[in-house]
Amino acid sequence: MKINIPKEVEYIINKIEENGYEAFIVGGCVRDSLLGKIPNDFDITTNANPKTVLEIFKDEITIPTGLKHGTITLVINKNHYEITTYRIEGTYSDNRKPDKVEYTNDLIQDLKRRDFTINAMAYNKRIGLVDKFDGKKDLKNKIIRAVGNPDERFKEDALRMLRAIRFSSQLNFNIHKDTLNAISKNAELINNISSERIRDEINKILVSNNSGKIYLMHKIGLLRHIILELDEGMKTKQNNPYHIYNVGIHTLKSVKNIEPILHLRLSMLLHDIGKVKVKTTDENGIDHFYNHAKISSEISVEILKRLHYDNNTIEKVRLLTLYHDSKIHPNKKSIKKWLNRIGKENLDDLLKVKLADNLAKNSICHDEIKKEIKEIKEILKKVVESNECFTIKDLAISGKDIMNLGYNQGKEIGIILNEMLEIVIDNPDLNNKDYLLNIIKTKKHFL
Ligand SMILES: Nc1ccn([C@@H]2O[C@H](COP(=O)(O)OP(=O)(O)OP(=O)(O)O)[C@@H](O)[C@H]2O)c(=O)n1
Repeated sequence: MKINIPKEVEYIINKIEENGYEAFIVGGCVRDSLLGKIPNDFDITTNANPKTVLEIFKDEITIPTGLKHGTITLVINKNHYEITTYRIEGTYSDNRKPDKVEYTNDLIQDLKRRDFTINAMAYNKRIGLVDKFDGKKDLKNKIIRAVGNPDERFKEDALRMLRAIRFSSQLNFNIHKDTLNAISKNAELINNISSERIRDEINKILVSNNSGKIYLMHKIGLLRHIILELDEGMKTKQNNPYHIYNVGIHTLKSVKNIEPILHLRLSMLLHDIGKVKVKTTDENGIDHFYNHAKISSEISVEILKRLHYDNNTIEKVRLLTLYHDSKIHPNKKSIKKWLNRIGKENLDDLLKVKLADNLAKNSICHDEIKKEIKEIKEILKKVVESNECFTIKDLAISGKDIMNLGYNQGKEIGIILNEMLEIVIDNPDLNNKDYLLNIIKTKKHFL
């Protein structure tokens, strides 16, 4: 078994070995190489302690990134390599980080404290693959299995429970029964983990090819500790002509229906999250979800803030969830109004959201929605190419022109500009300065 190691990594390993120590590539890069993928980065593990590593590479750029945890970052040609001393980690009283780190001279001890067998392999050219925990076999059988006792691994770092789901969705692997049971048992420990770390794992699951694994999170009781609102939605039935799935299945199908861009996938994940709050059932047993888009949008913002998403993502998701169920008519006037309201980029996204949503409903409406969206896109293209006016800044008059007519600066100017925009959207030929100023002059009620 031979793994291709980049020249710079080979240089690092050789140099450590020349100084009388061991060094291996370890973790994700070994896993990815064995899967035939190009690793994101190469981590190196060694029995040389951090001070020795600094000494060995005294002529290179080094950053004592995690000196306390035994990690030195070495910079070669602007590439960063983490070199970590073999560790045995002490007790974990907070389910996040070890209380203290002890170094060891034994590679196997270091591999033993890692999360999953597929992440607990090391390799160098001289020794070959070190695979004490059958990681290669699990890779072949597509299994995520904790190293040793899963309970202990999750108590050490509760994020590993979410990592198990993440690897299972990225690699399309199954999680071993004992590992899955241990996640069920320890699910609430995820509350000890920071929102940022949770968010980063959720993102990776969402943009993977198997985002449906979020249903597994619901089944094993992990989701309720992360997004309770979504967990409740997963159980919400919807008996009406448009839906053949409950909210959870519909939601996850809609996520799959949209391209793997984070804000789009988040929007699908959260677009119906308000349904559980607004559901009413009529005398015929038909479920209605009045105004659910507005509530979904509000709840989405709360969730995303809680998980410390950036403002840009939050705003996009707010808009897309808010309008996911609104009507866009396939005519110029409606499309221009939408362009004015949310802009071209968001409108493009909204059309994707509407398609993904509808294709996750009863198939009776699929052809109709595809046809309508196609029509809207064609009209949208024409409107944009024709340079027709659809925002206030495209108007032939400005706020200043209106002030010159004697109006005071303030809210009123905005109201007048919007009224003029309505007129011009209905009839583009009227976007003429004299004509619009004339209308304003004759509309005395503005004053
Ligand atoms: N909670 C964690 C995080 C990491 N690791 C170990 O540290 C290695 C590196 O972790 P990380 O860089 O987070 O993940 P990768 O496995 O490299 O995967 P990816 O780069 O795809 O995130 C892992 O392979 C694993 O051996 C661990 O045991 N427990």
